[in-house]
Amino acid sequence: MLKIEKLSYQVQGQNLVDNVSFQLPAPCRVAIVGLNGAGKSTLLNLIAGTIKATMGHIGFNQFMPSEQEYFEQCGYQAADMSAFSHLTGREYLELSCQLKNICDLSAIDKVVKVWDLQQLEIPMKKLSQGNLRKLMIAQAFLGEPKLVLLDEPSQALDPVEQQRFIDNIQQAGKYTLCLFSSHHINESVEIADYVLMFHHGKLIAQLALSDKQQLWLTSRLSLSSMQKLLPDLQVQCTHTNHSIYLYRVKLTPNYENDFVTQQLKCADSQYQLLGSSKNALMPLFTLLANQKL
Ligand SMILES: Nc1ncnc2c1ncn2[C@@H]1O[C@H](COP(=O)(O)OP(=O)(O)OP(=O)(O)O)[C@@H](O)[C@H]1O
Repeated sequence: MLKIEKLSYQVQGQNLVDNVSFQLPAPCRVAIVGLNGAGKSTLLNLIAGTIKATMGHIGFNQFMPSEQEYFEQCGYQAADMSAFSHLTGREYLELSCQLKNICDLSAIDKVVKVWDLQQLEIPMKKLSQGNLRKLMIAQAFLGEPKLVLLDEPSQALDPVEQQRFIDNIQQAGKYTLCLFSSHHINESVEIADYVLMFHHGKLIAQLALSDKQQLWLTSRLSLSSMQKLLPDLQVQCTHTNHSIYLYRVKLTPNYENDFVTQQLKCADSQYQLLGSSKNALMPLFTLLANQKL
């Protein structure tokens, strides 16, 4: 399990990651979405241990990012691909194996095959952006780590490679916790079991995409009014800007969407149902982009 507790990262008094807490089971596939500058890369850097949190705690299977065991269980593809650019792809994969104490070099053959890596004998600086990205993603999977962090992995991949990425992550998600940032909502919906939505460094929604027994809505009703209106349901306010609230409502078999919408129609003419499960993602993201949250 990946457990993040009250995580913050400050630079010059500004919270780039702001009091973030969540837990994710392993294995599973998780997309991190949010507008440009929301803090997705910063969060991945913190989890990878390349930067140190100002406050809070990160734990994966009892290990922390500062420990060698954590490093060996964690594969990371950073957004910045300039490091080691003088090495050939093969030299880079061999070095990665050394750093992670992977003695069986057949691990390299495996990722070369799964990711269909080409041009392994030329310096990485001569690779196209897409082929370089593929190499960096592949190295994150060396030795089948239990936690894989990918920063905008599908950026620069052509359509064939994008599909390979989707197929491979779906497969890898059976044995590893894959956490990836993405600007592609369709891709996130297709691959992910969970979506973490970030806004101004804050985690504003954690969606379990396979869970159909919940729905997301915005309303002008306060949390206490909403709880009075839906007393038999678990109602959680995940975000507010003081005039509009974002709610997660956990349905029970006796109370379906229709019941909730009927109740809301009477009480709040301005509510907006964002949908449930996978349908929720695009409307939520549109709300974000329009800065209504
Ligand atoms: N070293 C730094 N010093 C100061 N500010 C920084 C630093 N690194 C990042 N930031 C700022 O932190 C915020 C979050 O950046 P981050 O790269 O994590 O966002 P992101 O969600 O990954 O964005 P994008 O989708 O554009 O890649 C941005 O406003 C960025 O300008």
